[in-house]
Amino acid sequence: MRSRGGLYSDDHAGFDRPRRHTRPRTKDRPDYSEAAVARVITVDRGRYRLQLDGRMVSATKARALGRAGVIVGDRVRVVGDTSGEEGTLARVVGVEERETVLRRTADDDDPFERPIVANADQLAIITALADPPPRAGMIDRILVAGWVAGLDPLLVLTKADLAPADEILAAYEPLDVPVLTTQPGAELGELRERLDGRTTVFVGHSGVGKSTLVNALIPGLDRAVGVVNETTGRGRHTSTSAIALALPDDAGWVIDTPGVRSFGLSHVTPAGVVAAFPDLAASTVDCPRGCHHDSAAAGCGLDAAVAAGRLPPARVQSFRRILDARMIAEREAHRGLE
Ligand SMILES: Nc1nc2c(ncn2[C@@H]2O[C@H](COP(=O)(O)OP(=O)(O)OP(=O)(O)O)[C@@H](O)[C@H]2O)c(=O)[nH]1
Ligand SMILES: [Zn+2]
Repeated sequence: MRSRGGLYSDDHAGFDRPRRHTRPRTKDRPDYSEAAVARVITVDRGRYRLQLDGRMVSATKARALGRAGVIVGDRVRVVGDTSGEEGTLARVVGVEERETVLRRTADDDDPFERPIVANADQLAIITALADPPPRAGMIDRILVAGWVAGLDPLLVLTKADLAPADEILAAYEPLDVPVLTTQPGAELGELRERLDGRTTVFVGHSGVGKSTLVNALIPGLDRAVGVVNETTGRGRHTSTSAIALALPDDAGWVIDTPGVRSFGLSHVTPAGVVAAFPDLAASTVDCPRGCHHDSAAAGCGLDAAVAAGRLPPARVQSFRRILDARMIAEREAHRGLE
């Protein structure tokens, strides 16, 4: 019997015979492994704006890709006219494996996951301290989605000129979430440092000052103008897509997303939330079967760890608030099924 190699392959039998190709090239399956790799900057109804070697290239998706999604931040194989010259259109023929995918569902009873961006490594949650007022539940939900996607969170509190930040600082410090504040004319040095060399997706409710912040980070970019769709001439408020923006001096990427009203978590399991906190997860190994580790859970290992001084009470408390955000999501999902 022939085997495919490894321990049981017959080396001598293969010696004077050419190795068989495991994946033969056929006319139906062209080999695009040599195709250029570009980054997806925006997606708009089947049209893609790509960045390739410093130039902007418009592209469509090859039919062979079928319904496979191409999202902002994706690295894609592209063929055809990649000159980027006016009127040219290249073709996306493949999507490289994604390192991360940030997802949300529209509501907690929405069975459809909506991938938002690919390949980001940091998630900046933009929240105004007033006008609109902060909603802890919303911050928690976005945090959960970010942790589950493997992104490092960053909380940016805008409009610090309108209200104090103490309460929010106290709520998120025990979770080791870095918190920055901004206000008109503020120094952005610390934020720039956090963004340097990373791909950061900005998420927040409409009106929190996301565009204001992005414009301050990228001098010369008029966010409101920058996103006006070239084909339709419509402004950003009609846009439903994210956009990747390069920071000056090659200092990383920001992916700005449209303002969100809700952040559904029906794709996240409570166990997925726990796994995002390795130090806490370690204390749950001896929990009773089926323990949800919430504040009402009897005999939960987290309480034992706090009692024994192994975990700071504030961290456990904050974690449970996060977990509640997910458990409420689950209850709503069940209600949606009834
Ligand atoms: N007082 C105060 N106002 C701010 C601050 N940042 C932004 N604003 C104002 O808040 C309003 C909304 O700002 P935008 O930057 O358009 O907010 P956005 O999050 O991009 O909103 P959408 O475009 O709807 O998603 C504008 O009137 C800004 O001038 C701030 O730090 N302090
Ligand atoms: Zn437990």
